[in-house]
Amino acid sequence: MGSINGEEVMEWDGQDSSAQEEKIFVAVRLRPLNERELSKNDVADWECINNNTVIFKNSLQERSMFPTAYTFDRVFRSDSPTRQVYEEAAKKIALSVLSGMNSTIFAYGQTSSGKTYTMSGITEYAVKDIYDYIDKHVEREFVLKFSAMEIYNEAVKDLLSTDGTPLRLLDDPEKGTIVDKLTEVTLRDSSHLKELLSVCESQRQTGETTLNEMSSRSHQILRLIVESEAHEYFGAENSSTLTASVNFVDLAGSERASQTLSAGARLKEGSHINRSLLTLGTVIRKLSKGRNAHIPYRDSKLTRILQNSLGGNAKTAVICTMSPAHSHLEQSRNTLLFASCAKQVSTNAQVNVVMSEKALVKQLQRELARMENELRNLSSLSASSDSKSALKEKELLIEKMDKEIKDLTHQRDLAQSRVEGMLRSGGESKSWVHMNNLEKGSWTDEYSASEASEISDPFRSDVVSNASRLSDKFQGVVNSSRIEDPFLENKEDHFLSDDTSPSLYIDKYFGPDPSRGWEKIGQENHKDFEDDCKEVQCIEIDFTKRNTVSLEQPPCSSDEDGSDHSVIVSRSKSSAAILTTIKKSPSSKVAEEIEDAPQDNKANSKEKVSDVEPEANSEDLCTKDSQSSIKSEEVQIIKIMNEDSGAKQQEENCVVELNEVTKPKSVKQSDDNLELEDKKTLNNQEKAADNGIEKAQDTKQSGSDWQTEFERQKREIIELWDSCNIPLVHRTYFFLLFKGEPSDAVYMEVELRRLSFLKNRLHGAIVVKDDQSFTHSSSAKALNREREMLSKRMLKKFSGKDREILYKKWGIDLKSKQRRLQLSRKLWTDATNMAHIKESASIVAKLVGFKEPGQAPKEMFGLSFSPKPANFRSFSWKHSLPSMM
Ligand SMILES: Nc1ncnc2c1ncn2[C@@H]1O[C@H](COP(=O)(O)OP(=O)(O)OP(=O)(O)O)[C@@H](O)[C@H]1O
Repeated sequence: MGSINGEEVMEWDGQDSSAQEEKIFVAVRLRPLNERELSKNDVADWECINNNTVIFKNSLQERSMFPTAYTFDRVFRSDSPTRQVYEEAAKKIALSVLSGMNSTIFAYGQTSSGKTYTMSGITEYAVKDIYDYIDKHVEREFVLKFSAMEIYNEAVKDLLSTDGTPLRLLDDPEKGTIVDKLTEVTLRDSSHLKELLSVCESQRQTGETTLNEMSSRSHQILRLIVESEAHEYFGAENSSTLTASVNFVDLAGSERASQTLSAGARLKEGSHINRSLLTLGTVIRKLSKGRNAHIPYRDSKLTRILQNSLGGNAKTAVICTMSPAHSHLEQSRNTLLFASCAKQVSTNAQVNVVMSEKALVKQLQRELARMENELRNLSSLSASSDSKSALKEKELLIEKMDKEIKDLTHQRDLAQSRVEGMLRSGGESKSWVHMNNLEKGSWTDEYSASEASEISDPFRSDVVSNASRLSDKFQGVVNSSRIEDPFLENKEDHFLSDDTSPSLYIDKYFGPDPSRGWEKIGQENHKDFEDDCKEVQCIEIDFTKRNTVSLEQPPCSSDEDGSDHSVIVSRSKSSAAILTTIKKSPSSKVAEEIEDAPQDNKANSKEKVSDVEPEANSEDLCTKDSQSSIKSEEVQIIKIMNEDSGAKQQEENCVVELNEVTKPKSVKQSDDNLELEDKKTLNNQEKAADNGIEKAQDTKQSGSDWQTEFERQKREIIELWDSCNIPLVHRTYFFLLFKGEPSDAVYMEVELRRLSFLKNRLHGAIVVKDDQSFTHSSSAKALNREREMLSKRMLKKFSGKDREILYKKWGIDLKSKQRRLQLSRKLWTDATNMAHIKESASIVAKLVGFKEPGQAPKEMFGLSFSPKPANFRSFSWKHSLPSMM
């Protein structure tokens, strides 16, 4: 640091605190021969031949083994002023204190060589420069402190204190050796320091010797401590507080007692001086040899105090003063030897960043802020990492869900393909038969028997076939309900709970919507469709051509109207297939009555059928009601169930079945076989036969009669629904189908028979074991749950205003609680009130997403019997309505 300027200081403030190893700066200063030496004609043996080399001039005369030339960092001739010595040998080292580095300036030399003379000047110049620097650098705040001590006779004395008590030396782990209780004065200014320097000068032990009138008898250490800190208002908030000290060490001069002629106190002083200087020399010599161990710092208080400046962390300059006089040749050589050793010693000065309490607080605050900021950044990064992790997790979940959706879609397609394959195979009826636990096998057997015994002509075989297929479909209804019935088991709690669209609802519980892609399905199943059309056409032909088509004489008919009769018989046989699927119930009283009936009546049933008078049948028709029809149904069922394998019994059944089947299919009949099956009339074969004739005659009745019959059956079905606790959705479906068309008779027949059978079972007339579906589907509890579920959908399906209208219409207090449930519990409760039924069906249809009443396509239920190319679909009972059986 040749010059002290702000820039350099700021560079140091940049915390370049790394140790800077450098050699002790060694300079030699020669003083002029003093008067005493001149008076004795002493000559100067030493001469500075340049700024770095001093030579012994009289080497030829001495023939000494000592070197004659010595090179140092700087050598000063005797005429060199102290200012120059300071500037060129001490200033840089001394002013290092301003940059936070410790420094020490030694003045080493024999007594009277000019040490005090030189060091006094250097201290003065340094102090001046330091203050000049402080004055020029207002951006930093400087604090200067001053202390002074002397080591006299190995005693440390405080030069700023009048108390002559020697001070103790203490070992500090960080600071090294410190002088206990040494006065440290904070300087006000340079003048203050000068005053203190004057005090020190006056306090220092001096004595007159033969060589020096004012010989210093002690080692003096003046210590100037410089602390500096940048002012905050200069924006240098990050600059550190620096503290360092510069030592101005004026050693006592080595001396020879013989030369100094000392004695007494002076001799003692000289002894201590020489001893301490010897230790100093030993330390320097060892340090010069690179030895870092066993350095005798502690052998003297001087070396102990200045340990950090001797090969330590302070910049050090040694200015060796020497008299060039020949009379001091030995001392001069010793000085040059010491200097030579000193210049080999390295130091490791570094910037001392010492924190004051205030600076420490600020530094800690800054550090805390920095750490908090890092913590926030880490938290932010962590949060970001969490978000990424969560995002990745969700992406994986989405991928998983996509895969599941694809799998489910694939499974659905496979299932649909299988269904369609089954449909294309045309064997749906057989499939359903196989799956039917109730009638499985019995139908096949009975059908085979019927087929084998009854098919005798093409038309009849067609009719039987059609009827058997119809029965198959009836079986399909049964099986469909068992597989897909949403009212079974747990499904009933879900089927209306979700907000499924009508199409999805149908898909879910009744199979794929037939309206979707039905053209393709129709093409694929054209053959099946044709079969279905044939089937329907056959039935319709029966209805429409009974007066015109002449068929073969039926084996059991003697009626004039053979064509009609034959048709009826044929149908009876087909329906027998239906009825024979039902097992007999030995417990039935009616069955017992039938069994007890005269055999001749049974045997003559066919004849009696032909002999029945229309009037008698008309009377019966006038008296029958729905109850009687149900009873007649029971009779027929029980008859069939109790049929023996004999041909006569089979014929009897044939007659009964004839009457039964002609009821729904012969929609032109005004009095159907339900009436014929009235308990009274069915107790004998004649009345049954009469009814058969009656039906044949009824087929000639007008369309209004059909409408009347249609309405009657519909009401009967509705009442049966109610009495059998049939689900409201099921009722609604069928109700919407009943349009009063002839084709309606087919499924009305099926439904009516099913309900009749169901009611019988409910009343215990028929007992079928292990029929779980029966129990589930016809329980009042299940119906109540359905009403509850329907009530829940009212919020979605009806606006608040519409609900209010409904409540008023249905007599529900608007202030009452559970109004929706109240309404749902009123639906389908008055089987005799058609307006009520229509309104109930309308509400349920809307709740479950069916089409408006009267618009529900039959195709929806796979019940299209009309060959409508635009709408047709192969008949699929599997996807038909949920049934109760
Ligand atoms: N370079 C110099 N030029 C002129 N005079 C000098 C020079 N050096 C020293 N002197 C004079 O020499 C005398 C002795 O000097 P000084 O007291 O400084 O010696 P010292 O080495 O300190 O002696 P001591 O060890 O006994 O204290 C003083 O009178 C001083 O003025």
